[in-house]
Amino acid sequence: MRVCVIGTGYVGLVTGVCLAHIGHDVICVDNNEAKVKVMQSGTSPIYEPGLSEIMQSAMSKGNLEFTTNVSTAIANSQILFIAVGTPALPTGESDTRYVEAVARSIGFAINGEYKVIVNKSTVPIGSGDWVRQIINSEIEQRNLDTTPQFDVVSNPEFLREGSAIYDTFNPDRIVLGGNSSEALSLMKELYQPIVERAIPANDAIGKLSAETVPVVTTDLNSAETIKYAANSFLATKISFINELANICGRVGADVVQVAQGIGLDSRIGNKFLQAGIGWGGSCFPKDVSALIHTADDYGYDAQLLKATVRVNTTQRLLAVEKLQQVLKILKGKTVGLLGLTFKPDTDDLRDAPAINLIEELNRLGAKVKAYDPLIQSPEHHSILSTVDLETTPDGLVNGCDALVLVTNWQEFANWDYVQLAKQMNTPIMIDGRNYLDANVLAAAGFYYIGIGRPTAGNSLVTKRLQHNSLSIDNKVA
Ligand SMILES: NC(=O)c1ccc[n+]([C@@H]2O[C@H](COP(=O)([O-])OP(=O)(O)OC[C@H]3O[C@@H](n4cnc5c(N)ncnc54)[C@H](O)[C@@H]3O)[C@@H](O)[C@H]2O)c1
Ligand SMILES: O=c1ccn([C@@H]2O[C@H](COP(=O)(O)OP(=O)(O)O[C@H]3O[C@H](CO)[C@@H](O)[C@H](O)[C@H]3O)[C@@H](O)[C@H]2O)c(=O)[nH]1
Repeated sequence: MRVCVIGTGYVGLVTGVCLAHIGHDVICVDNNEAKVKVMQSGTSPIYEPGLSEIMQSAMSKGNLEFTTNVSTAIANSQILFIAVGTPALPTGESDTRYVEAVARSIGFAINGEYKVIVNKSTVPIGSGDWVRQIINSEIEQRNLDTTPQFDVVSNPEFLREGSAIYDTFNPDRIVLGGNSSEALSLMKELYQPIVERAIPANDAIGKLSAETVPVVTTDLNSAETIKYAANSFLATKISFINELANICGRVGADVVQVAQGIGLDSRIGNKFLQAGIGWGGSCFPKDVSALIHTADDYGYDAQLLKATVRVNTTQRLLAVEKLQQVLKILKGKTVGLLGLTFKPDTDDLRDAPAINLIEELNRLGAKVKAYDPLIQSPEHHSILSTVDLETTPDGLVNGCDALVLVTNWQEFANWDYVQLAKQMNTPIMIDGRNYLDANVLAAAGFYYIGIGRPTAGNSLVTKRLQHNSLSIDNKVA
């Protein structure tokens, strides 16, 4: 089928590349010329494992191209995906101006052939009808002899950054919202290879499940609500385990063991129960806020969702509280951050907990150093101009009074903590993701503090802290 994807951020690019991989003819459109040039040269503008490989293979077969010419792409395609950003406005509601601009472009360029307009962006509930109205009003202004025919379908995206290719070819479900049987049947045809797991083999894709993918068909509003509900539920699940971690720390229980104990109950499930210094990224924060805002617009006070956000706001600064418990005054101290991105296997810093942590450490007068495998120059975010970005583990820890593990990058599990402990003023590790082995760290000479779990090892550090006229409070976990 002939497909055009408008907006080549994470979602648009992955969608376009994956649809091309299963044999569709795909044109990806973006209004950022520099980005389009990069993609035309076969390079992915985002870091995502496996993406470049599949992108280059689809381009070499001739069924994937990139352009800034939106009108030609629209006119030549049967299925048009809207995949532009919907960031949060300062009020918390979703900024839909990019979706509106694309809807206008579609109304301006749509021709006689029947088309399906697919909303892949996460949009406020009711946007499907709104997009249809915008397209119709643009068409009316053209005074055409024959009115172009189209339908709008909501097809929310559930991929995770860092495993986007795997998630696209191994979805738990495909959600299609709309009331046109013609449009829904074209969408089912489009996704048939994914539903049937008939994907051309590629090392980057991983092992496909044997079962066919459930396709959930709904009305437009329900499909749009499913997207917000899924992200809000997952964020609430993490805030729940984080709240529990705070209780565990106080009563002397270990939240990692508690999560295992509850996660084996199939009604609860073991995923998204990893306690830490809070959830972030380009989706959870803005989508939970947008749902709270929608509820508010319709006269409902979404109390549980507001609590989910409150717990997360506190959790993002928990590492500072723990640093103060061991180091007392942070002014003049040096803190090293292991990781900056909101999760591993991405270079995305959007709404990353590291940003709040750096702001607060700056406010308290601490010096901040950081090491992230993918963030090694300050242009990624303005806050990084206040941070010493290091490119080696030695460079990071040298002269530090404490470390905070912010992102659970796999390489952090393999660092030589015996050597690193020797280079620090005081070898203290706040493990913000409960990712490291507490006993290994303690044996290496670290004073290890996790999130909602017992501390480990302190004899060597106690001596050094005493030397610095400090003392360790053993109840810091
Ligand atoms: N990032 C994710 O992991 C993820 C997952 C699921 C759903 N979503 C949702 O998907 C949507 C897109 O997210 P993203 O992170 O890919 O966005 P993004 O902001 O990274 O990228 C959007 C792209 O659209 C382009 N664009 C903007 N206006 C345009 C126009 N008029 N014409 C052509 N191109 C235009 C921009 O140049 C940019 O490249 C959002 O609604 C988001 O909530 C994102
Ligand atoms: O047990 C957990 C799991 C995740 N996180 C944090 O939660 C955030 C989000 O993680 P994740 O969901 O893996 O990343 P995203 O790529 O933002 O994906 C989410 O947001 C996307 C955009 O809407 C959706 O498509 C995905 O289904 C949804 O998982 C990150 O800060 C993680 O560190 C935890 O703290 N504990």
